[in-house]
Amino acid sequence: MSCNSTTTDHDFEAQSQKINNFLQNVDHKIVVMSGKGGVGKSTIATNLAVFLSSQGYKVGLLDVDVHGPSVAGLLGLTDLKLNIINNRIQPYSYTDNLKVISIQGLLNHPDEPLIWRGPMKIGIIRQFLGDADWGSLDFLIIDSPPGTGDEPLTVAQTVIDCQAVIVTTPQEISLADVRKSIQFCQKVNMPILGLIENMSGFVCPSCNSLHAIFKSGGGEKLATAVNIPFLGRLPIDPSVVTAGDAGQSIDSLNNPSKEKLQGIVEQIINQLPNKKKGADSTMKIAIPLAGGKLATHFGHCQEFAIMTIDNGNVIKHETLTPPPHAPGVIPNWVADLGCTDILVGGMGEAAQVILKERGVKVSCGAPSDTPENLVALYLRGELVDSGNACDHDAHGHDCGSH
Ligand SMILES: Nc1ncnc2c1ncn2[C@@H]1O[C@H](COP(=O)(O)OP(=O)(O)OP(=O)(O)O)[C@@H](O)[C@H]1O
Repeated sequence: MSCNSTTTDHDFEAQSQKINNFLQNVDHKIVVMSGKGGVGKSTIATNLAVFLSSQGYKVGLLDVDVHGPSVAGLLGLTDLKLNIINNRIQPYSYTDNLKVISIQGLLNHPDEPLIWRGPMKIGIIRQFLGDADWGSLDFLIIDSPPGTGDEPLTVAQTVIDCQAVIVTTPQEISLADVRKSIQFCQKVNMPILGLIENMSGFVCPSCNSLHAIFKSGGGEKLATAVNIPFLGRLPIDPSVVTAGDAGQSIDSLNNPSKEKLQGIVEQIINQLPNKKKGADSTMKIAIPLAGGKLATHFGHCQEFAIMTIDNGNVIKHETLTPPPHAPGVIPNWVADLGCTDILVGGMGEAAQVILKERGVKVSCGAPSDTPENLVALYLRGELVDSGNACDHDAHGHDCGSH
C-alpha cells in the first residue's frame, strides 16, 4: 500500500468516526427517495422537515441532490450562504428547530452547475454529515436525487439506521421506477418507512370534486403488493406550486393539502420505533458538577445536576450526590435515576458503553459552564458532541469508566 493510500484510508476512517459520532445523536434518519424525477420528492422532504420542526422536534434537513438542489428554493433561501468556521460547516438555522444544509449554500451563484463525478459527490455528502455542526437532532431528513445512483447509495452506506420514504405519482411509468427504488432499498438493507402517492388526482377549485388526471390509487396498490406501509396521498394542488415557487411551506396554506400532509407526517411518526422521543417527551439531563460548574472529572465529581425538561422548559432542577466511585457504578446510577441524556467534558469508553446500552444519550466535549447554560445550549442544538472518549494518558486521571 502506498503512503498516499494509507493517509487516505486514515482520513476516511477519521471522517467515518466523525460521521458516526454525529449520527449517534440523531434519533431518526429518513431519506426521501423517488424512482423518477419531478414527482414532488423535494417538496415532500422539505415540508416533512418543516411540519416536524413546527411540532417542536429538532430537525436537520440535508439536500444531497448535488446536481439539482431544490430545498433552499422551496424554503425561500435563494441566496443561501453557509458559513465555515474552523473547517466545520455551519448549517443554516431556518428556525430554532430546523437547520438546513444544501450544496447551494457553498456555490458562488445559485445557477452555477456542478459538474462532478461520483467520488466528489460521495466526498461532499460525507462532509455534510461528518464536518458540519448539526448538534443533536430528533430527525435528519435527507432529500436525495431521483434514481438509485451515487447519492442514495452513499446515504444508504453511510447513514446507519437510515430509513426510506419513497415518493411516487400514480402513473404506471412512475410506479415501474418505484419498484426499482424498493429493490434498491432491499439490496442495501435500508428499511422502507413507507410510500407516498403524490399528485394523486386533482381537486377542482370550483366544484371541489376529485379528477384522477394521472389515475389514483396505484401507489397504494403497489405498497400493498410489496408489503410496505402506505403513508398517504397528496392531490395535485396548484397552490402547492405557488407556495413552493414563493419559498413558502405547505404549512402556510390552510387548505386540504396541509391536512393531507399532516396526516402523512402522523403516519410517518407512527411507523417509527421510538416515536415517543422528541418534542412531547420529557428529558432528564445529568451534568457532573464541581463548584457549581461542569466537572471535567466525570468519575470523581462532587455532585450531579439533574434537570428535568418538559416541552423544552426546565421544570425541575435537583442537585444529587453520586455514590462512591467504583467501576460502572456512576453510569448505572445515572441510568437508574431515569436520565435520558448526560452532558460531560470527556468520558471513558466503558462508561459510554454502559450509558448507551441503557438508553442514555451521551454528549461529550461540553465546556465548564453552569448547568443552566449548558442545558440551554443543548436544547438549542448548539452543544456539539465531540465524541471524545477521555484520553487517560493525556490527563492522567480516572473518568469513572473502569
Ligand atoms: N401535490 C402537488 N401538487 C401540485 N404540484 C406539486 C405537488 N407536489 C409537487 N409539486 C410541484 O412539482 C414540481 C416538482 O416538485 P419537486 O421539485 O418537489 O420534485 P422532485 O421529485 O424533487 O424533482 P427532482 O427530480 O428535480 O428532484 C414543483 O414545481 C412542485 O411545486
